[in-house]
Amino acid sequence: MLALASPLPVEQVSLIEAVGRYAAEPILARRTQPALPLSAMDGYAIRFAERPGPWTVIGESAAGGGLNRALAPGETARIFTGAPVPEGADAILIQEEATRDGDRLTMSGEGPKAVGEFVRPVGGDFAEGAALIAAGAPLNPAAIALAASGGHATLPVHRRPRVAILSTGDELVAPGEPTPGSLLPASNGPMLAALLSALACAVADHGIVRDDLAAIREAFAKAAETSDIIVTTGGASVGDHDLVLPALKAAGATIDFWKVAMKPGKPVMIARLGNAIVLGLPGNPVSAFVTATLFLKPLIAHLLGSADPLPRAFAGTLAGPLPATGVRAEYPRARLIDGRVHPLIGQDSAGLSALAAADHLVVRPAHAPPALVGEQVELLSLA
Ligand SMILES: Nc1nc2c(c(=O)[nH]1)N[C@H]1C(S)=C(S)[C@@H](COP(=O)(O)OP(=O)(O)OC[C@H]3O[C@@H](n4cnc5c(N)ncnc54)[C@H](O)[C@@H]3O)O[C@H]1N2
Ligand code: MOO
Repeated sequence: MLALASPLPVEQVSLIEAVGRYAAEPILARRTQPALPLSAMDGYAIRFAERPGPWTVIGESAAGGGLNRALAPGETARIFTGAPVPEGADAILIQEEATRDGDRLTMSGEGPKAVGEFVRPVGGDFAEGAALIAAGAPLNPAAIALAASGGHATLPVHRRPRVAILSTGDELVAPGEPTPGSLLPASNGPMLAALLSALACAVADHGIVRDDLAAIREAFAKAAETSDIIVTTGGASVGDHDLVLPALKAAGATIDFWKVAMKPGKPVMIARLGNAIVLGLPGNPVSAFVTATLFLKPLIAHLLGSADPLPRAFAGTLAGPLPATGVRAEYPRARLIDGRVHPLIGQDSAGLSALAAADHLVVRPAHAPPALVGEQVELLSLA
C-alpha cells in the first residue's frame, strides 16, 4: 500500500502548523546553543581553585545581560540561572552554599565539586550547522522546541493529506436520528473523523451513501477530485449489496488488493482512483477501527513523509487466555493493567463496548495454538 504513493509536495509552514508532521529535509542548527557559557543556577561565579574564598563581589550577571569585564583573581560576580558566566570564572557556587557580607563572599557549604559545575558550556546542546532533526522524523512538541531553539520560525514539511470519508449502507442514519426497524446509527464516520482528528490531515465527511452502484460510483468520482485518500466503510464483502468494489471498477479505479488474512478486517481493499488512494474498509465497526489503525494511520504518516510509518509492536504478558487462531492473523482487543494484558470479553467484529474498553490490540499470527496465561504476546498501542 505504501508503495502506491509518494509523500505529498513540500511546503514551508510555521512551527505550530508543522506539529504532527515530519521534517521534509534535515533541519540544521542556525545557531549554537548555548552561544555563551551560561549558569545553570542562581549563585556566584567563581574560580574553582580559589575555594573556599573569600572573594570580593564586583558586580552581577543576569540572563540576557552579562558582566562587562573579566574576573580578576579573588573576584566573584553575583549570577543568575541562564546568565553568561564571566571570563575568569569556571564554576558556580550556589547561593545556598554561600555566605555574603556586603561585598565579601565565602563558601559555607560543600561548594562545587569540580571545574565546570553548574556551567553550561558553549554548544553543550548543539553547535551551529549540527543536524537537529533528521528528514522523516516526527515534529512532536520537543522537536518543535528544538527547531525554535535552533533559530527556525518555519519548517519544510509535506502537505497535509486531504481525506474523504464515505459511509455506505441503506441501514444507516445520522447519529441521533430515530432508528425504526433495522436502521442503525452510522458510527464509522464519527469514529474515523475522531481517529483522524489526532493526525495532520484535512478531513471531509461525505456522509452516508446508499447501497446503489451508481450512487457509490458518483460519490467516488466526486471525492477523487478533492482528496488524496478516500476511506469508505461497508459494502466491502461478498453480499449482493456489497457494491464498493464494482463501484470502484465502474469509476475506473485500479484495484491493488482486496482481502487480507486478518481478523477482523478481512474484506479490506486498496485501490487507486486518479490521484487518490482508496481504502475500502469493512462495515463492521470493530473491523473498520482495526483496519483504520493498521492501514489508514500508516498511509497518512507515509504521505506526510514519515521515515517510520508502521506501528511498532512491543511484548506483553497475558493475564487471560486467548484461543487458537485459524487461517487469519488476529487482533484481539485488550487492556493493559499493571503491565499485564487482559483480553476483553466480546471479541465480535461488531462489539463496540469491548473496543471502547480496549487500549491495546494483541497481534496473533495465523495458525497459532491457544495462548495461555503468562505467555508473551505482541501488542500494539491504541493511544
Ligand atoms: N459470506 C461471507 N459473508 C461475509 C464475509 C465473507 O467472507 N463471506 N466476510 C465477513 C466479514 S469478515 C466482514 S468484516 C463483513 C464486512 O462486510 P462489509 O464490509 O460488506 O460491511 P456491510 O455488510 O456493509 O456491514 C457489515 C456490518 O456493519 C454495519 N455497518 C456498516 N456500516 C456501518 C457504519 N457506518 N456504522 C455502523 N455500522 C455499520 C452493518 O450494518 C453490518 O451490520 O462481512 C462479513 N460477511
Ligand atoms: O474481518 Mo471481519 O472484520 O472478521 O468481521
